[in-house]
Parts: sequence; C-alpha cells; structure tokens
Amino acid sequence: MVFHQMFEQVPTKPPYNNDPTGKPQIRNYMKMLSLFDCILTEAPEYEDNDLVGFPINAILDWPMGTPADSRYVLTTEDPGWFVPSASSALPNFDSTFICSPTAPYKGFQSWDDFFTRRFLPGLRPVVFPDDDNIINSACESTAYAIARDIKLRDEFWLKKSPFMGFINPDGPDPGAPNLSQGFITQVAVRALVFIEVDNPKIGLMCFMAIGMAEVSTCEIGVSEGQRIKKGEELGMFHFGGSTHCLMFRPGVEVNFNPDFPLGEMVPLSAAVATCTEKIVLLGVLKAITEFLFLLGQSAVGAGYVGGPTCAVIALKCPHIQVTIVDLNKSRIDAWNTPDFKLPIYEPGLEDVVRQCRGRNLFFSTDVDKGIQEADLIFVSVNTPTKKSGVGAGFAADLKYVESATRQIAAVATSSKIVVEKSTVPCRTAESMRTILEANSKPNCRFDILSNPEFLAEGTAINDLFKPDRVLIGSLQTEEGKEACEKLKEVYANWVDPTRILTVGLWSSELTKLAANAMLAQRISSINALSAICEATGANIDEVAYSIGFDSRIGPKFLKASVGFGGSCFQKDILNLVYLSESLHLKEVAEYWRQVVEMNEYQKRRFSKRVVDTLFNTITGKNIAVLGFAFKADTGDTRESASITLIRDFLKERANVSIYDPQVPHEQIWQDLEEACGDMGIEEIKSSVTLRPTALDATQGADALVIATEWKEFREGIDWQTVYDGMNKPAFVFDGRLILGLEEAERLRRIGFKVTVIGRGNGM
Ligand SMILES: NC(=O)c1ccc[n+]([C@@H]2O[C@H](COP(=O)([O-])OP(=O)(O)OC[C@H]3O[C@@H](n4cnc5c(N)ncnc54)[C@H](O)[C@@H]3O)[C@@H](O)[C@H]2O)c1
Ligand SMILES: O=c1ccn([C@@H]2O[C@H](COP(=O)(O)OP(=O)(O)O[C@H]3O[C@H](CO)[C@@H](O)[C@H](O)[C@H]3O)[C@@H](O)[C@H]2O)c(=O)[nH]1
Repeated sequence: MVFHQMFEQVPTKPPYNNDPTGKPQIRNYMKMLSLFDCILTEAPEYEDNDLVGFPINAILDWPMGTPADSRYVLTTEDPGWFVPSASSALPNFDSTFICSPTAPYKGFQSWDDFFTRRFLPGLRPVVFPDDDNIINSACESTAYAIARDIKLRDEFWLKKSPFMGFINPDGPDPGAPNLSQGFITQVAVRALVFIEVDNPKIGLMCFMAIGMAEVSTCEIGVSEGQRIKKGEELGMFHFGGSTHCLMFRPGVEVNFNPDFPLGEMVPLSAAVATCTEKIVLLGVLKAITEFLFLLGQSAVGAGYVGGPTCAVIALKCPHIQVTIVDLNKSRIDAWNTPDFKLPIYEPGLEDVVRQCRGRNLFFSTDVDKGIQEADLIFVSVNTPTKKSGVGAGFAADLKYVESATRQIAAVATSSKIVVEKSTVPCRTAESMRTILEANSKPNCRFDILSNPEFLAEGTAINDLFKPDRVLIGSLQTEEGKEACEKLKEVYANWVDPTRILTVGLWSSELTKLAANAMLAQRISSINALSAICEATGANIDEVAYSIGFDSRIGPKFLKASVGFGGSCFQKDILNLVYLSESLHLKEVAEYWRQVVEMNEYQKRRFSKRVVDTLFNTITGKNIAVLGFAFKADTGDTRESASITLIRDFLKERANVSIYDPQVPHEQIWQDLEEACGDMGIEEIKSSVTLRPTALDATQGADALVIATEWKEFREGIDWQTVYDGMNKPAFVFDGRLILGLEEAERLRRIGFKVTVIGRGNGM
C-alpha cells in the first residue's frame, strides 16, 4: 500500500513531472523495477544535468520524499511495532512515551511521527541541571567510540580500524551496518551545532548530528545566536538510522562516566561525562588532577574511611577528579549501583555520593590505571590485628599496606605523593619509602605523607565537613614540606587553615594511635567506675555529668556502656602495646593493655549480671537482643559488644532473638559463626532467630537486652505492648544507658524488672 502511495503522491506539476535528470517521473513500481534492471546492467553514462549521485537516486528522489501512509506498521498485528516481541524491546510503551494508547496507531500520524516520539514529562530529568561541568546525554543511545587528541586535520577512525566490509577475505562483514558507522560519519555529516558554553572549562564545543543512511534526516531546531539551557532540544533525527558526536577543544579534560561503558545504553539526559581542567588547579598545585584512594578489603565491610573521605573531597573540590579503586569488585559494584545502594550505611553519605558520582567521583577496580593517572594517592587499606606469626594478637598486619605500596612502585610512570591514610604503627612510612625508593624509575619520584583519619562511624560526614583537626605529617626536608603544602592546599578548600596541623612524620603516625588510646581509656575509666556505682548505689550518669563540668576533663566520651567496640580502639591500643613492648617499655605496655582488659571485663560483667538476675540460669530461656552494630548510626559490627554478649548467652544455652535496623542478616550469621568457634552455624541457627522489628524480637522473651543505642530504642518502643508480649517476670537490661531514672521507673510501674548499667538494681 505504502509502496503504491509513494508513487501516487508525487505531484504531477513541474518540477515533479520529471525526475532530477529531466526524464519523465516514474508512476508505478513495475516501471521502477524495469529501470532497476537497466541501471544494474549499465555503467553511468554522461548526462548533461545537475544530478550529482547515482542513477538510483534519480529513480527514488521524489517518491522517497512523499508522506505515503506508513502507519500500517503501527499496530499489534505482525509485523507491527506493537506486537508482543516488539513490546519486550520497547517495554511499558504507553507509560513511557506521549501517545494515545487506545487510539488507532496510538495516535501517531506516520511512522516518522512514531520514530520521533517524546518521553512523558519527568521521565528523563536532566541530571545535575545546574552543574555546567557535567555533560549530559543528548540522545537515548549507545556510546560507540571515544577519540582523544584529535588534530585540526587528522585521520582517525571512530572505530579501532577502518570498516573491513569489502576486503574481508571471508566475505562481507555481517556487522557492517553498525561497524560502518565510523566510515559513514565522514561522508554523511548533516548538521553541526556549535555551542559556546559559559563554563570556561568547556568553552566552544560542537554537537554533530549524522544522518546514517539515505533515509535519515537531521532537523535543526535552534538558530545562530540563540541562548540555550542544558536539556533544551537542539533538533531531531527523522526516519531512523542516525548517530551523533560531541567534540571538545584541545585541553578540555573530559572524563567519561564509567556507569555508561561503550556499547551500553545511555538514557537521554544522563550525566555522561565531567569536564575538568588538567593542569594548575590550586595555585601552587601543579597537576593534581586526580586522587586515588586505595581502599582496603576486609572480610567484614570495606571502605568505611576511603569511601566517605573521598566522597567529601570530591564534593568540596569539584575541580579535582577523585577515583576510588579497590580490589574488591562487589564493593566497587555496590558504590556504583544506579539506585545508590552503597556498601556502607553512614548518615548523609548517599547525598554526597549522589552529588558527585559521575562528575568528579569515580569508583573502579582498575587499580593500576588509578595509580598511573593519579598525582596524589591515598592508601586507605585495612590494617587489622595480626592473627599469626610474630606479634600475633597485638601488632598491626601491614600486608595490605605493603602490597598496595608495592603495586604503586611497580606501575607508577610519573611522580606521586603517597599519603598514608590507614592507621599504622610509628615509622611505617619509612618502610613504604624504602619499597618505593628501591623501585624508583627515572622521572618518577615519591613523596610520603602521613594523614591519619579521625572520623568516627555514624558521624563520618559531619566529622569530615567540620573536622576538629586535619593532621599532616611529613619529612622535615624541602621536598617533604613541599608535598605537605600541596595536601594542605586541598583541605584548605573547606577546612579552616588553623585546624590543619603540620608535624613530623613519626609524630603524626603516633598521634593517631595516641588519640584512640586516650579516647578508649576514657571509656574504660568510666566503665570501671560503673562497676563501683552498681555495687554502691551511686549513679554513673550523675558521676559522669558532674566530673564533666571540670573544664579540664570535659563532658564528652564519658558514657558508660556494655563495652566499646568498633574496628579501631582495640586494634590500635594493642598496636600501641606491641610498640611499647618492642621498645622494651614494659610498664607502658601494661598500662595500655589494661584499657582493653577493662573493656573485656565490662562485657563479661554485663552478661554475668543477666545470668545472675535471671535466677542464675538462662538455659532454655528466650533473650531478645536489641542492636547488633557496635554503635548507633552504623551498620558496622566489627568488635561489637553485642557479639560477645550473644556468644555468652549461647554458651549458657539460651535462645536469642536479634533485631538491628541496619546490619544485614548474613553479616550477623558470619559474626556469630566466627565468635562462637566450636559451635557450627547450624547449631547457632537452631538457637538464634533474626527479627524484622524490635517488637517482634521481644515476643515471648524472658529478658530484653539493649546492646546498641539506636534512637528508635530510646524513643520508638511501646513498652506496654512489649511487656504484654513477654514472659513474666519480664526483665530489661539496658547496656547503653538509654533509660533515664524516670523512664526506668515508668517501666517498673508497668511491671518490668529493670537493670541499667552503672546503677544498682532497684534504682
Ligand atoms: N573505620 C573507621 O572508622 C576508621 C577511622 C579512622 C581510621 N581508620 C583506619 O583506616 C584504615 C581503613 O579502615 P576501613 O574501616 O576503611 O577498612 P575497610 O576494611 O572498610 O576498607 C579497606 C578496603 O581496602 C581494600 N584493599 C585492601 N588491600 C588493597 C589493595 N592492595 N588495593 C586496593 N584495595 C585494597 C579492601 O578491599 C577494602 O575494601 C584502617 O587502617 C583503619 O584503622 C578507620
Ligand atoms: O562515651 C562513649 C563513647 C563511645 N563509646 C563506644 O565506643 C565505641 C567507639 O565509638 P566511636 O569512637 O564513636 O566510634 P569509632 O567509629 O570507633 O571512632 C573511633 O575510632 C576511629 C578509628 O580510628 C577514630 O577515627 C575516631 O576518632 C574514634 O572516635 C563504640 O562502641 C561506642 O558505643 C562508649 O561506650 N562511650
């Protein structure tokens, strides 16, 4: 039908009465076929006319331009565009595109009208609409090729090699329609739109629309001098078969978003690239274009420091490209998830990553590339306590730091500043320097800085936004001080310069261990006092409040608890103990060891108090444990006191039900399996259940233990309902001091038997 129409619709008046060569216009397909026969058997002859092209162009010129009703393919009948198989290629058509779902042909006027259909409003919002460093996708399409360093006049292929269709010895290349794109691009340019971008980092750039085959048409929808905003329409392709190319000036650094690798679909308006300047970013900074965070892996969760720290640097320094690399692919995949299901829970983190990812924050497993491209490398790998060999149980295991350092030495091709971000024993930088220098190459110099991190989990973003101090340690040589200045300049983008402290390398390394030791020592001190309170009838909250009024002591970090946890305190104190012992400072080692001993004692004391209170046995009794994370506002469980308590309860053959708002269930099983040693996972699972809410966990329980200070335990528990569902007498053990004196009294009036850490029973 359409075939007939395209001949019928060619007007009979001049110039359409003749084809472009002046011969009478063909009026039916029979004539056209006989002419095809003719032109296929003859070489083109000289003709005295204006047609530049092949004879076939003359035959098809006018018929091709008719509207010929093409809608018959817009139906649910084979071969229509709305048959079921087409719908799987174009899913949710009616709720994706502007159309009239119940009208014939869904309301489209022609096949081209269907081809140029529009998304429903709001489906393809412009990502980062006001950030003109971000290049957004101009078309729902697949990224095909990237070419860099193109000269004014140049020969290059948008594919790795020219299209081989005609010289392939095995015959024409079946992938020709797509593979020939690089080739066709040079002969089929249809529309060039030059855009002078306000952002000087981009300046003049060009959008080139290419009609890929004879049927393609580029309609330009803008005019010279017009001011346009990101997301506005430049024009459109018609009749299918098209491509486009973005061209930037030399010197513009375009960093493509790894979320959209070549060959994969890119939604319209997505953030496809970021533009940064390659050189001179921060006054004296000479080419710091990229940070590389080497994130270390551990069995339980990764990137608690590297992730938030570099996300905040990316946010505060939009001119710096930050790439995080990690050996752990699943962790990197999680950082890159389209729905921002990040591998760690940290309040405010998602918001920061949403603002920067794909702009100047990238996550990758390509460690070598990351090292080669970076000027500044943060080594933020894990440094757990050694499990075997010399110093086992005390010394830091530096194997991840060492392997990261060796990798930097092996693959670096230019000078680097290597920043030790991990917490390490004093003089580790010396070992790193030895490795790097032993492997140095010409024009490849390494400077080492110590820049320990002081963020606490749960408040990491706030700590990074407003740090009490940033500590930078360097060798006191000219080069060391110069490197220190460069790092200082980076932090000065958002940190008050008076809070950036610069010291010697070894002082910086020791300060980190010392700070954690002093903090943990405060908690052990208050916990030691809590035991005296329980025995005497004093109240630890009142004691802490009163001593904290002395400005020399201060009110912070004086909350008695069931014991401190987290990946740092115990590990770093043990590290200090080991360091003291290796320096033959036995008394010093003993002093610090006692901080950890006291913490162990506090946990043991608490679980014993539970057993004693429940009439000296918990065998077969049901205990609900609220909270599994080592503190509130984190999903991290490393060294959590909750694990020790549950292990003790299981050893007493109790049944335990657990609820935590953030910790994934598989993490809980893994931690319990590790902690319970001789009990297999099946035996553990026969005594432990994981519950979806606090209320669920307490149903049928004899005792309820609060192990983490989540806000919802402080504010969101309906104690009467909890009481109604528990066995009587119903016991509550508050290991986190979330129940004030009045609240505890209210619970007692309901009928609970209440025990709070640091208070005598009955208080
Ligand atoms: N967690 C905290 O709150 C905190 C705070 C301050 C300092 N620190 C210190 O920071 C360091 C990192 O701690 P974390 O909690 O982020 O650890 P983590 O276990 O969460 O992350 C470490 C990551 O390092 C990766 N890794 C190991 N070797 C690697 C290598 N050669 N190349 C690339 N990646 C590698 C791992 O895959 C892992 O993802 C430790 O030294 C820790 O003591 C931690
Ligand atoms: O008064 C207090 C304060 C904390 N804790 C417990 O101590 C542990 C550690 O808490 P916190 O220090 O807040 O968390 P971390 O993320 O372990 O942060 C510590 O360890 C990090 C890693 O080195 C350092 O960067 C931080 O400065 C340091 O606070 C947790 O179990 C807390 O519940 C108490 O029991 N009482």
